[in-house]
Amino acid sequence: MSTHIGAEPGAIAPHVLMPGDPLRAKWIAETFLDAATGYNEVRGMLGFTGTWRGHRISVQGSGMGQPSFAIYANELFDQYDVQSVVRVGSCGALVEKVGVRDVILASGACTDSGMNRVRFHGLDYAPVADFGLLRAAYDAAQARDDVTAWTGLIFSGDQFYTPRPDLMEPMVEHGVLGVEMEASALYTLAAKYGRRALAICTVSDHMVTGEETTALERQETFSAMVEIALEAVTSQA
Ligand SMILES: O=P(O)(O)O[C@H]1O[C@H](CO)[C@@H](O)[C@H]1O
Ligand SMILES: O=c1cc[nH]c(=O)[nH]1
Repeated sequence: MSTHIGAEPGAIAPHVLMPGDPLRAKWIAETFLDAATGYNEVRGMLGFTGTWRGHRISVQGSGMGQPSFAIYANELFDQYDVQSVVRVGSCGALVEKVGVRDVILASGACTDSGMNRVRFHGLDYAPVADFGLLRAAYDAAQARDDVTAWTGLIFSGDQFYTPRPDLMEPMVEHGVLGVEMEASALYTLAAKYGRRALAICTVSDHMVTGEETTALERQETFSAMVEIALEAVTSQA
């Protein structure tokens, strides 16, 4: 057991999908995994292990924001020897061409978080996805005709209710497609531990058009993203 995850050694698979929402973790386990069993209920941050097409896979909720995400990612990498993590999140679209329910494969993550400023003594580190996972996810997305997938930068913001939405303008001018709250920490920690990571996000809200999905949709209807994540993570096994 680690401080925040009540799993016995070996109970967590080498490949882990991480949604922010623990109820999305439960939905993924019940919908996609065979013989899924729960290994964590500490703080309600549910975690499950089962199999997908014969591969052992875990799903672990992360909570919202980089500080929460980093607690779980640190413990998964350091104490459960997890080899790859694919975040399966929701995000806001920052540009008109990206639509609600489209999927973004995050090649890299910009951030306003102070976490990496502390880690890198004020220098700017560039948190990027694992190329093998990104390529596998891209191939899996291209093979589908039920989802539009974009590959590019996202912004991991500390504040969902930011007082400075105008600060997204230069980000958009420099190619950022969407905003979420965790990928920068994921990519940084995976690099630190020498593991693989990718963030895939389904667009739940549109910053330009104002369109949005319901909480139930965010919890239960992002199947394409989950299947792309499962294909990507198992291709690296
Ligand atoms: O749907 P999840 O994975 O939680 O991701 C997004 O949704 C939350 C905000 O509503 C943040 O965690 C953000 O990154
Ligand atoms: O607008 C959004 C939607 C999901 N997640 C975010 O961080 N922002």
